[in-house]
Amino acid sequence: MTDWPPTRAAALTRLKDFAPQAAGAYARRRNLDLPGHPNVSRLSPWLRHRLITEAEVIAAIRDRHGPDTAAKFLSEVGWRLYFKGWLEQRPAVWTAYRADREAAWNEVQTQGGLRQRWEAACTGQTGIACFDHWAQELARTGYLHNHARMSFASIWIFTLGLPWTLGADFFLRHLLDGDPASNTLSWRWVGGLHSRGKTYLATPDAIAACTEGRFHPEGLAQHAHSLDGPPPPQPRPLPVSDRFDTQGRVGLLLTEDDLCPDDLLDRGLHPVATATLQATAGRSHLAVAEGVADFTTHCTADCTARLADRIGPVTACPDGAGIVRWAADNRLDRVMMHHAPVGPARDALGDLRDVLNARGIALSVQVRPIDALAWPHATAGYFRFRDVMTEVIARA
Ligand SMILES: Cc1cc2nc3c(=O)[nH]c(=O)nc-3n(C[C@H](O)[C@H](O)[C@H](O)COP(=O)(O)OP(=O)(O)OC[C@H]3O[C@@H](n4cnc5c(N)ncnc54)[C@H](O)[C@@H]3O)c2cc1C
Repeated sequence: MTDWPPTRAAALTRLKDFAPQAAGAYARRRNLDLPGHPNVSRLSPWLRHRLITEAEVIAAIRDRHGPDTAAKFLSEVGWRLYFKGWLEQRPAVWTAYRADREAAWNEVQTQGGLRQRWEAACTGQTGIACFDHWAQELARTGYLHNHARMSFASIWIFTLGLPWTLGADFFLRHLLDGDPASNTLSWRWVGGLHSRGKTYLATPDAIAACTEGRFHPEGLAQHAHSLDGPPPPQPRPLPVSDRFDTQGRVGLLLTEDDLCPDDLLDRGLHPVATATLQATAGRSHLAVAEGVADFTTHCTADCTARLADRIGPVTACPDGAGIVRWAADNRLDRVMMHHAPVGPARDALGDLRDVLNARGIALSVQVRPIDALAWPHATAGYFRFRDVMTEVIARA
């Protein structure tokens, strides 16, 4: 997985190298899924962990090309913010995904035929050449081009007739950028559960066009009937930042969702100690690919090494209970952290605020300005969200 060195320096270099093509070339060629993926940024593994932030990427591309010339690329980064904000307001969709995945997994274990089809899909032995290629590419590299992801999900659901939650799980276990929001909601989108009734049907011609003729599969489903599911729950209120208080003994908590605490340090946070929380194992009920877990571990280590002289001694904590022990051991008055969005890290934290408060320790959660601005607009489809992107781009 050498294409993604797990460092912020590597992410910044990729951004710099990609920047010249982020305007016209990206708009024209971004849908081409070619070996080495030269037409897209491949920034997502680092963005996933905020080793580099959306605001930094948006600002760099806006400043180089202007917001209109690079509109297509900037709107793709907007999709990430949109999905995050949408799920943040509907955590029940993540909870339901996990429950449905559990139920589907039970069926795989008890139905021999289903198990065989699931195994063939995960190992790339279905006989559908493009699909098998993508399954193997994903396992080998930890990355797939967006169009390959769309086609793969469509074939998984509509041609192979496999449960969508197990496909989403396969991605989450293998993608270096495996993200609870972008992944779950994209799979739901392909299956017709996100934009209700609108599915994505992968066609042989579209696959041939995007792979420049490398693949032209036969025998794909010709209809994509929307999957059944309850309507999404009503949005719930979004988190807001706690008071930024650096009085007393303050500890910094880093989760794998945000490994750029520089803004907190620059605002005057001088932590006496730092805790890290890696929740990769919580992405699935099955083992997450070694390369994925390693990538997250090394991204976290890169952050703490880079900021070693500013963040005090570092302790790796396995879960919320470990963080409470760490806070008590360090006699902290307060723990400060960036908001952990819906997903495994948040799941692992549990009711951290209440447990800390019961011990007289405050929790100060900071929501990034870009999230505070963008997320409230992720109420319906991306179409409505687009309006706020002008402001997001201007302010990044
Ligand atoms: C079924 C399916 C599952 C997906 N799972 C994930 C996932 O787990 N994690 C993830 O980050 N993305 C996911 N995506 C979205 C998208 O495929 C990837 O973000 C993109 O391919 C990453 O490659 P890149 O960095 O070269 O993208 P670029 O085209 O260079 O785009 C730049 C950045 O914009 C964001 N972005 C681009 N397209 C999308 C999109 N459609 N949705 C959300 N954000 C986008 C990403 O952060 C990306 O790094 C999924 C898409 C599908 C169809």
